[in-house]
Amino acid sequence: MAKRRESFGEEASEEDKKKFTREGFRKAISVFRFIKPYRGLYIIGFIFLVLSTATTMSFGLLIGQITSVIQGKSAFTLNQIILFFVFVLIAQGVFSFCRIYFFSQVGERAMADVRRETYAKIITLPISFFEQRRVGELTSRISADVSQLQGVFTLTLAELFRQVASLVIGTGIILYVSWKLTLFMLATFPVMIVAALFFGRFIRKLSKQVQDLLAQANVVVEETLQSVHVVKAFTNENLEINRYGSALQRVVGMALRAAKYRGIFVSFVIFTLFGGIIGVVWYGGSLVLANEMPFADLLTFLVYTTFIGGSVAGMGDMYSQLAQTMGASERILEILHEPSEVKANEQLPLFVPIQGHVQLHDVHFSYPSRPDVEVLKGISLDVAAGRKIALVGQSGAGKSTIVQLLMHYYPIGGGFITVDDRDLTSFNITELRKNIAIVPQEVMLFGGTIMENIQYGKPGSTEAEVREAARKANALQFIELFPEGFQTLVGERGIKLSGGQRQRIAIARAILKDPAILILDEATSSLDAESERLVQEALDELMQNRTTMIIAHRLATIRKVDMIYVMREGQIAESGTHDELAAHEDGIYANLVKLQFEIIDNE
Ligand SMILES: Nc1ncnc2c1ncn2[C@@H]1O[C@H](COP(=O)(O)OP(=O)(O)OP(=O)(O)O)[C@@H](O)[C@H]1O
Repeated sequence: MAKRRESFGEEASEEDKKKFTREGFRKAISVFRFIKPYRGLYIIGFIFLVLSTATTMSFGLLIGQITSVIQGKSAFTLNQIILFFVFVLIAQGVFSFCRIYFFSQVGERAMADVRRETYAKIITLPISFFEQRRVGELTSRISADVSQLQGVFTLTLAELFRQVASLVIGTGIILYVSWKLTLFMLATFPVMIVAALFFGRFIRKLSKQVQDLLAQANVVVEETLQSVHVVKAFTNENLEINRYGSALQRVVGMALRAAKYRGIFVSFVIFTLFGGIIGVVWYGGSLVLANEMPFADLLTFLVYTTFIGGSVAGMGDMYSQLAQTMGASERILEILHEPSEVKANEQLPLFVPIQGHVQLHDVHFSYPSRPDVEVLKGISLDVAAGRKIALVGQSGAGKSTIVQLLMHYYPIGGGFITVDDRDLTSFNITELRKNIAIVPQEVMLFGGTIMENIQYGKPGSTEAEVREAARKANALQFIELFPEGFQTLVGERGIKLSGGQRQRIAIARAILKDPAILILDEATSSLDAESERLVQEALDELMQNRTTMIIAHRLATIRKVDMIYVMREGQIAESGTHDELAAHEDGIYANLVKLQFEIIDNE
């Protein structure tokens, strides 16, 4: 099976490669749509770019003029020319400042938009997407890859225009000054262009590999920091340091390889460039000596040749930078093109309260990541509105899977699920999930205050509502014991709550949400008797008048439910009330009950 999965992954990456070569550049360019909202600012920046390029370009002409003045061949005085030069320099400074300022505005804002949109996309993708990716890899998309784009949005793009302008205007001027010398100079160009195309493609491939390796290295940091307790409990700090170290080593190795080729490329360009200039000086010098060209023109020509040479070299470097960015933008676009399950910023559907009549009809299911293993093999359940049922059975039997399907985290393989006689697929996902609350096994609290954590159940609820929910959840007593009460910080930088306390926060969240359907995923670890009593009381309060599905691990808590379904290997093996099932000699449930009481007796 593992083999099959491997080949699955390989197929996917082959497919990706094909897509990249076919659509490559067009796709990367489509990232520029993020600049569209700021085109006004961009145009202003562009005007300053044109102005600053024009002023820079005039330097060559001015130097020619100064030489003419020195040689006594001009109508202007030296002071006049120098004063004008200073004025042009000041103007150039102002234009450059404005160019950078306006382009940065566009770049920074567009970048924030890309980050926002990528995050909004990721968070609205279906659960199955997250099973195929690692968290570190996704955060790396939002941080490292987007940062790569920044260069292109701001300076690189502007630079590219500037270089092209220098190239075109410079060539125009030198052609005007001396076409013979220009043709001589242009002889070196084709070599550089062919080399640029060849190297660019190669460097792009390497840069993409560097980014991938960096994402892999980030995964190590993410995962270990998230489970730092486990790392420390196993005293595996050194192991993780080495794991991260070797991941970084691979990044450095690949980055240096890419740098080597970039270095070769740049030095090759510089070599041909200066080689060309020496050639021009030689040929131009002989033209001046033969009186075919004034000396001032040769100087002007040389200044523009350096401009042109500089812009060609700059363009080569930029080409490889753009190529680097293509790798990053391809990966971001790949995520942006994934179909979401919920639309971000969508007008939320009107909250349609449901009754909570849940039915499963012969439901079959395999997880998308393991399509060859059928986890549910024909499950049928009928839970009338307001009824309470429990799912029991050994670990891995498929209890949680049923809940995941009811939440519509995954599409169902066969059969169908209805809620209030409506097919689950006909519900808007937000509408459906608004009617369901889960009190999970492991309660996850966000870094924030207790107030915010409870409000998560119903964003925008008032303080009084939160307080009331906390009271019903038996959480008020312990919250009020904290000096800062509801404003106490929990999570990473706040206090740690005990298991029972966290469960009561989760119950308060669910009370605030006030759902028609409630799912209780019972914690496997047992609480002390007092906490247990408080949690149970809170749950009893919460369960009133709601359809409730309990994933039960401790049978003592489900005696009062209307129906117990005993699951085995993806099927329902027995169903009935506690008394019915317990009376069934040799039944699975009866055995489970016996087993649990034996354990309790032994304790
Ligand atoms: N996201 C997933 N991707 C692939 N397989 C999964 C996934 N989640 C669960 N499974 C598999 O599906 C089967 C049923 O799992 P499920 O979590 O529904 O069992 P359970 O009865 O809730 O177990 P437990 O009591 O231990 O929570 C298991 O074999 C498990 O390995």
